[in-house]
Amino acid sequence: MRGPSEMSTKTPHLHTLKDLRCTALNRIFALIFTSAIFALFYHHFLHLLHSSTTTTFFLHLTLLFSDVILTFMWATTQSFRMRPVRRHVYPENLPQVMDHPDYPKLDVFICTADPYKEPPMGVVNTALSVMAYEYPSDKISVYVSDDGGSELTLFAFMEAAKFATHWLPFCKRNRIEDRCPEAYFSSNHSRSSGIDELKMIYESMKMKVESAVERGCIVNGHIKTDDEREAFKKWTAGGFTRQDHPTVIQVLLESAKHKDITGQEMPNLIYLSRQKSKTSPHHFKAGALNVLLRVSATMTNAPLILTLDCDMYSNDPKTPLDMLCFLLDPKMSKYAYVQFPQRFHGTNKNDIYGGENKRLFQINPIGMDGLAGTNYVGTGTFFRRRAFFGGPSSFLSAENLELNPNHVVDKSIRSDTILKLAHNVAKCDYESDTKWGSKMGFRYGSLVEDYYTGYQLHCEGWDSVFYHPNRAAFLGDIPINLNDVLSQNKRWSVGLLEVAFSKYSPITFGTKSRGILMGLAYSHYAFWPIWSIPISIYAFIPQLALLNGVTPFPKVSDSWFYLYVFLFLGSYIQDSLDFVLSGGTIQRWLNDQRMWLIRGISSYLFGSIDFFLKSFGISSFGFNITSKVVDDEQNKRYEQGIFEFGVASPLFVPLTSTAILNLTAFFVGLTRVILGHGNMEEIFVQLFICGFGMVNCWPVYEAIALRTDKGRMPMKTTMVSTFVALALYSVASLIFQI
Ligand SMILES: O=c1ccn([C@@H]2O[C@H](COP(=O)(O)OP(=O)(O)O[C@H]3O[C@H](CO)[C@@H](O)[C@H](O)[C@H]3O)[C@@H](O)[C@H]2O)c(=O)[nH]1
Ligand SMILES: [Mn+2]
Repeated sequence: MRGPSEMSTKTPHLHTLKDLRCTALNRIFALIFTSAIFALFYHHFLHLLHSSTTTTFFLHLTLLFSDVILTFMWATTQSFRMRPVRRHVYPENLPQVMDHPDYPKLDVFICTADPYKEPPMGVVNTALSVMAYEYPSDKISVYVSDDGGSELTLFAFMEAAKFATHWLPFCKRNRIEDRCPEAYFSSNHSRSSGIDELKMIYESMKMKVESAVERGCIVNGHIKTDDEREAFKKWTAGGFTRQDHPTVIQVLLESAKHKDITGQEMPNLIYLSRQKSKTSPHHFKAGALNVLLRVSATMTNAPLILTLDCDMYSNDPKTPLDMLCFLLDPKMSKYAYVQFPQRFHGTNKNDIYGGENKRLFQINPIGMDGLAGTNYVGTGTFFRRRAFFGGPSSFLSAENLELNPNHVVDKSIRSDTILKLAHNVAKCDYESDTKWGSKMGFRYGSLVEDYYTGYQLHCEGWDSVFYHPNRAAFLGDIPINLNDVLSQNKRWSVGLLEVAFSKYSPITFGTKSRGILMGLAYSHYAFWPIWSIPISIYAFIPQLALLNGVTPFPKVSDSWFYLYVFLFLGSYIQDSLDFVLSGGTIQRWLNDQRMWLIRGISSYLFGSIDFFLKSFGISSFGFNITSKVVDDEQNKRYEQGIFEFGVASPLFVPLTSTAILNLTAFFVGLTRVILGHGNMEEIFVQLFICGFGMVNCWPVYEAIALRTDKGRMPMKTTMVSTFVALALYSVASLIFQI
């Protein structure tokens, strides 16, 4: 490092921050929209005052309630629009600050939890892509946490360690950009020297690993060294199950000892499966990450940490340099992490399930970045280790001083002392009576441990950076069937409500700790699932009212009608503009808004119900891992943009019921107008809502009536949903007759 005086007199530009031009417009629009919302409430109150019957009174009260929630959610989104910013980095200036060999050490954490839902070859690819970073190899340590406790994953990594000695020098020599081998070999790579041979080594490793996974065990012939035999003994010794087993730590590569085929140093590579016992809570991924924090502290204790999910590989070998531009800047010492957006490969052309989650991963973060920083999204995040030990100016020491961020490790990572300590801190009861999970490390108590941890760090006074480079820094898998997408969102909903209704609720605690705008931004996510209330109300009530000849909305000739038009178009146009301006297409946006509605009456609704049942002690929930296995037939349909139902999931029931109800109400309403029993002017808004519902439900009609493939709507779901729709209709008819 250059001397401090030299740095302060001539600090080169490492990064800059620019306000987006839309800020002023956003603020003006927020004002106009706010007045419109006030007018809407005035209109609602007039109706309540003048309702002629109890039924219409309650009907208007229901609509008012749903508009209150929409307003609350709208208000929270304003936090993202008040100061969106864009950052730039200048890694070319890094050499003026620090020489390449002096870069700080980097510990990479990769989590996996199930060899059948998360195929080991995928995990291996993630690891290889970061091991090959354009960064001094001896500074990188990759720790793989296997919550599946699977010898198959360990076996895959033993093979990967050997393959890496070929892969790393190849990438560096040829300046390859795709350093995830699977992505590289399946792309139109150039014909560099030695590539055919390398591909053969890769394919043979892949075959060995995949056949082991298929067989479900490791054959003796594949175990070559005593070291390897010793490692697998833990499984063969008996009594080893996924939920109950001792810690396994296997150092697969040690930088100081292992060289690649050209004689260069390799990064460290460590396999870790923490101790599990049915009697101790393991806190899912957050628990795994805390064990990683401690085990890595005993071995390398790097000041910088990258957390990655096994389904997200590095797509740019220079990403660590971008990160250094922020974290090496002495003015950024209050910044806990640099978050890169989650971006995905393999989305179909129009992204039918909105898998890109553009708003969540790309649009909202630039808004929070202009405040105190974006939320942590679990993967693609570079942390300062120090951030896990108290606020920026209130250091919290670990119970064992050897785990503190300033502790220097000076022994080989394979030495007995280190390994003994590492095993000790990976024990399942290590955390009892410590601050891990509450004040230290990744935080427990929510299924969205990422969101909750980032939030707590912000509350402690840390800031964060969002950096979105043109070439995606990381690329991940997305679920490609509707049930998986909805289940994932249901898990998120439960996790978010756990935070929303805790004593750390962002609306109270967050607002107090980090100000109103950050509080609102975090509240926006915490209260995400309550979107299910207005979405469900608008999916059922206007339709049921229409069928019963009740018209709660203004006539087309009424001037209040224009208020509704303005509110609807205003929010939709603004949302689509945000989407398109951040590089999306209109087609994708249409699908994105459809998925928002679908999630509203499935994931958010069921997630909320689950959460409340659990709060009353009626049920419990766990971390349902998203499957990363691709079924060929499903994949084909996905590529063609066809929705995948196929399983009789309860998540599809409200969706199918509303599809049926919208269709019926639309045609009944229209027929009445044609036959002269109804007035178009009066029912226009309701007809429009039904038509809008139908357009969004189009894939449901196809799946019920027009398809014969395996992904169509199961008969059982259609029948249950028809029954639900009929039941709702009967109840509504009774009520409307009062
Ligand atoms: O007990 C567990 C459960 C999960 N995981 C790992 O957690 C990661 C995320 O799981 P996944 O099934 O892929 O969930 P997603 O919904 O795709 O993940 C999003 O949501 C999670 C919170 O619900 C965050 O942890 C993730 O970073 C974020 O990408 C994976 O690497 C898993 O291996 C564990 O290590 N232990
Ligand atoms: Mn995932």
